[in-house]
Amino acid sequence: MGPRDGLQNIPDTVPPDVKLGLIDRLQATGLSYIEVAAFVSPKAVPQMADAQAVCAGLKRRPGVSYAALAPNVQGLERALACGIDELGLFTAASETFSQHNTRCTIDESLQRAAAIAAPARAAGVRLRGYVSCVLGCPYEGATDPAKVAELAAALFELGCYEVSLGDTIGVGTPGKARALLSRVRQALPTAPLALHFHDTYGQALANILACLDLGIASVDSSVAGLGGCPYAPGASGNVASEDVVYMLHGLGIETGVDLDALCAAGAYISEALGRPSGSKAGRALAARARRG
Ligand SMILES: CC(C)(COP(=O)([O-])OP(=O)([O-])OC[C@H]1O[C@@H](n2cnc3c(N)ncnc32)[C@H](O)[C@@H]1OP(=O)([O-])[O-])[C@@H](O)C(=O)NCCC(=O)NCCSC(=O)C[C@@](C)(O)CC(=O)[O-]
Repeated sequence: MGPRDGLQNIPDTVPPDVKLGLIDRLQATGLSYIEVAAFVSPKAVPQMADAQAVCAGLKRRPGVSYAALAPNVQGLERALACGIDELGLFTAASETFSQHNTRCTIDESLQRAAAIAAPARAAGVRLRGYVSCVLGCPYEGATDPAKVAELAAALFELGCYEVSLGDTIGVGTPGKARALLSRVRQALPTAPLALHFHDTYGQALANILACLDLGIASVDSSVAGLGGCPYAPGASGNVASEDVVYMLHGLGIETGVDLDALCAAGAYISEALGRPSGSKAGRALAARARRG
C-alpha cells in the first residue's frame, strides 16, 4: 500500500520521481502487488493528483500487479488510459465515513462501484474490493460486523477477486478482529479475504496473528508504516510491511519477499520524507547492519 495509502495523507507534495523510486525498490523485493496510485479527485486527495504521471513512469516487472483506487467512472477512465492492472473499489461500513470520504451514501458508493466494475472487467482489469471502518468509525464508533459481511458480499458480487477488510482507524484488538472475521466467514466461508490494519493503537501485528488461521493469505501493509486516510482523523499508518514480513518469516511462513530489500525501500522513502521509519523491524535491522 506504500505508494498509495502510505503517501496519500502526506501534506507536502511528494514528486512522482520519488514515488517511482519507491515503487522500483518495492518491486525489487519480490512483492507481487503494489498499489501505486489513486484516481480520485485531486481536490479530495491532492497527493494523488499525479496518478497519471506515476503510472506513465512505471518500469514494469513481469509478475508484479500495479493497482490503483477508483471511486467513480471518471477514475475508471483515467485508470484505463494509464493501463492499470487492477482497480480497487471501495466502500465503508459507516454512513458518516462514506459521506466524508466519498461524499455519498454507502448504497451510492456501491452503485458507483457497479458502474466501474463491468467496463473494468471488460477491459481485462482485475478488481479488488475494500470495506473501510470494519472495526470502528471515527464519527460513529463501533461497527456492526453484519454490515461488514454484507458489504464484502456485495463487492464479491461485483466481481472482486479479493476483498480487503480495513480497520481504517486502527481501533481493533485481537479478540475483536477475530470475532469480526469469524462473523464475515460465516457469510463467506471460502471467500478470499485480506486484512488491512492501521496501527494507531499498536495492535496491528497482534490482530493479524489472531486472524491468520481463519483462511487469510493476504495482508495489506505499507513500507515504513506510512499511511492514513485523510478522512480518518487521528488514524496512524498501516502496519509496516517490514514488521509483517519479519513476523511471517519468524512463523516459518513463506512470503517471497526479501526482507533486507524491503528495509532498503523503507529507508529510501523515510529519508526522502525526512522522517524516521515507522517500522521497528526496519529500524532494528538497519542498526544491526550499521554495527556490522
Ligand atoms: C468520490 C469523489 C470523487 C466525490 O467527490 P465530489 O466532489 O462529490 O465529486 P463530483 O463528481 O461532484 O466532482 C467534483 C470535482 O471533482 C472532479 N472529480 C470527480 N471524480 C474525479 C476523479 N475520479 N478523478 C479526477 N477528478 C475527479 C470532477 O471533475 C469535479 O471537478 P471540477 O469540475 O470541480 O473541476 C471524492 O470524494 C473522492 O475522490 N474521494 C476519494 C477520497 C479518497 O481517496 N480517500 C482515501 C482512499 S480510501 C482509504 O484510504 C481507505 C482504504 C482503502 O485504504 C482502506 C482503509 O484503510 O479502510
